[in-house]
Amino acid sequence: MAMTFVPSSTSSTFRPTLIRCASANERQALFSRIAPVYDNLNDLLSLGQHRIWKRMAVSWTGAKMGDCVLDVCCGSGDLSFLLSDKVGSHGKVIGLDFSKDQLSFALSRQQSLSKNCFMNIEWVEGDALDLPFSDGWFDAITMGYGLRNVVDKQKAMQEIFRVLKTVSILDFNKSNELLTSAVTEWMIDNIVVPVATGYGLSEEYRYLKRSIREFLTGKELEKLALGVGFSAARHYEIGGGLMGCLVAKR
Ligand SMILES: C/C(=C\Cc1cc(O)c2ccccc2c1O)CCC[C@H](C)CCC[C@H](C)CCCC(C)C
Ligand SMILES: C[S@@+](CC[C@H](N)C(=O)[O-])C[C@H]1O[C@@H](n2cnc3c(N)ncnc32)[C@H](O)[C@@H]1O
Repeated sequence: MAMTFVPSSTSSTFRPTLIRCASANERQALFSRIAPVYDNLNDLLSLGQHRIWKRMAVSWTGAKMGDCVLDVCCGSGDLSFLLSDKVGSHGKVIGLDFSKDQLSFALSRQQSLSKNCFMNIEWVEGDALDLPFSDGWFDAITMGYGLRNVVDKQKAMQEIFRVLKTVSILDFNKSNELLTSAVTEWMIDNIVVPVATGYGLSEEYRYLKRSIREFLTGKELEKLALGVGFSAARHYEIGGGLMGCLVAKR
């Protein structure tokens, strides 16, 4: 099994003016920089809606009491905590992320929330493109706002296929509808980036628009899942079409 996460006090202070985020290292540094404000900004920018989308993603996994589940790209752990409630104290949740800073927020939330079942969560520092688990280990997997941010989406999907039975992947929806994509981009330009600028994180949040443009549509995500071997894959549009959730079964 993988190494258990050990929190570190080191964090990057490197602040480039333009972040192209081509490499995994640059993305890792970006997510570490936004870690201190990530949860608050999600609540603020989505008016709390992201909590509903995350509950939907977790319920689509079909996770049940006693299951062993994985939250890939767990960040500060929202989906891991929801999964923990679903699988209960006899189940097991692994939250995996490559940002030490995100994981250290997840760990402190786990300690401060102090709900009994949350003791079933283990935080693992690792790479979504090289999951440190054996084949078929997990009953279900979630991935919230992670697939769009990995440098090799096909490899991430192959890794997920290798270790699990059902996956639920929540992310922004790259819509074919001109109006929906215009609304998303308008919100990022006129709400998300100006608010993030107030926290000194304008370039980090400008990256969102580019990453959605470079992402896959619902149909392309279904194709990606079927291509790595899943027997069924369905993409659901949620949040008025702004968000999407891909559910794939082995
Ligand atoms: C959940 C949100 C952001 C997650 C997020 C994902 C990323 O990949 C990032 C990458 C880099 C930096 C930050 C992030 C990041 O924060 C918040 C999303 C907010 C939406 C852009 C706006 C939603 C607006 C509405 C209030 C929703 C209304 C829905 C209604 C049902 C129509
Ligand atoms: C937008 S955050 C989402 C966090 C959380 N899942 C949520 O829904 O709030 C994306 C996360 O993916 C992680 N990430 C991106 N690429 C990764 C990779 N290759 N391996 C592990 N984690 C990765 C980042 O560190 C970050 O915490």
